[in-house]
Amino acid sequence: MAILEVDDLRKEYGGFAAVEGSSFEIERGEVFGVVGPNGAGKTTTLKMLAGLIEPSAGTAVVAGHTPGQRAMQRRLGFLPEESPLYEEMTAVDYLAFFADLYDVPSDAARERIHDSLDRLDLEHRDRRIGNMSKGMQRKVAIARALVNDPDVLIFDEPASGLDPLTTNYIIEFTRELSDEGKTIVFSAHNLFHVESICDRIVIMNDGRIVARGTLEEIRDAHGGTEYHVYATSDGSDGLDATAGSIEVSRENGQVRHVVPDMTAVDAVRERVEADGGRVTDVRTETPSLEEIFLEVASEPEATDA
Ligand SMILES: Nc1ncnc2c1ncn2[C@@H]1O[C@H](COP(=O)(O)OP(=O)(O)OP(=O)(O)O)[C@@H](O)[C@H]1O
Repeated sequence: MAILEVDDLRKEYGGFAAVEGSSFEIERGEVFGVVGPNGAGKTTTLKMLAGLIEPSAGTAVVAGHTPGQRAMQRRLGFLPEESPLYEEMTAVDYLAFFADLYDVPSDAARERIHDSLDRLDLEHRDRRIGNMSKGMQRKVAIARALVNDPDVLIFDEPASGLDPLTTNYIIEFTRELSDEGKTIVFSAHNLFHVESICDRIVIMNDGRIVARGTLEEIRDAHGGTEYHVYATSDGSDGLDATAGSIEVSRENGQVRHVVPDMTAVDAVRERVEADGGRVTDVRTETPSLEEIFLEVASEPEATDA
């Protein structure tokens, strides 16, 4: 059953649609990625889900509640892209303060805070937040999103601008949270992270969803797997050698046929052999999310996959 339902969501700023016609559902326990170029509408979408800004039209239901309702806030943890922290406080005091706002009993809060900080490997947790590194501050912000032990986590760019080690910790931690059954909505520019942890994604461009699904579904909708058949000949001796081939080119003295499926691989083989040549290698090539992203995000009138 969907824990998060979004129907025809729209946000306008003075006649400009930052988000429009956005509809999707997220199942309990999923890691759901929202990706897109700068200004695509990711943060606006996430903020509407978190109840921080009101939609201009459409509806969102998170864990059975409308965003912004107190009952929903208890079940939601939001990590904003930029998280202002109280610089004079220590991490532990700061997190205890937020736990108190959520009416978490102090013993449970202490245990939860130390557990999160242990798992995030935060050292110097009694240091003033203002004296912490950027990576340490991001970990504190993540721990803040967890103080109320939420079912749904909305992470806006959780690891942006951090060093690879800290990034790795945060991505791994996000994966662990998902393994524990939490539902995670996640936006990121680093598509490798998206590929490595998201079950399903939407790609946004100019406020609209332009592709959606599992990575496999998105790949299939955008060319899918290609087969590269390397041969000693182009098989063109009296035959239509390129039938079924997406592309034929020469590479290091060989002919490379790019074809869409195994049937076409066999057809190329037959033609090459009929021509007195032979197939020397067949490789599969899968487009990366990055390649699909670049294709989808550069289409002026991109259509929903
Ligand atoms: N408060 C606002 N007032 C006016 N326009 C806004 C406001 N907030 C966002 N926008 C505009 O809405 C569009 C979507 O912004 P949003 O921050 O959601 O994009 P994003 O996909 O999160 O981008 P980024 O990857 O750069 O964070 C942008 O054109 C932005 O300038």
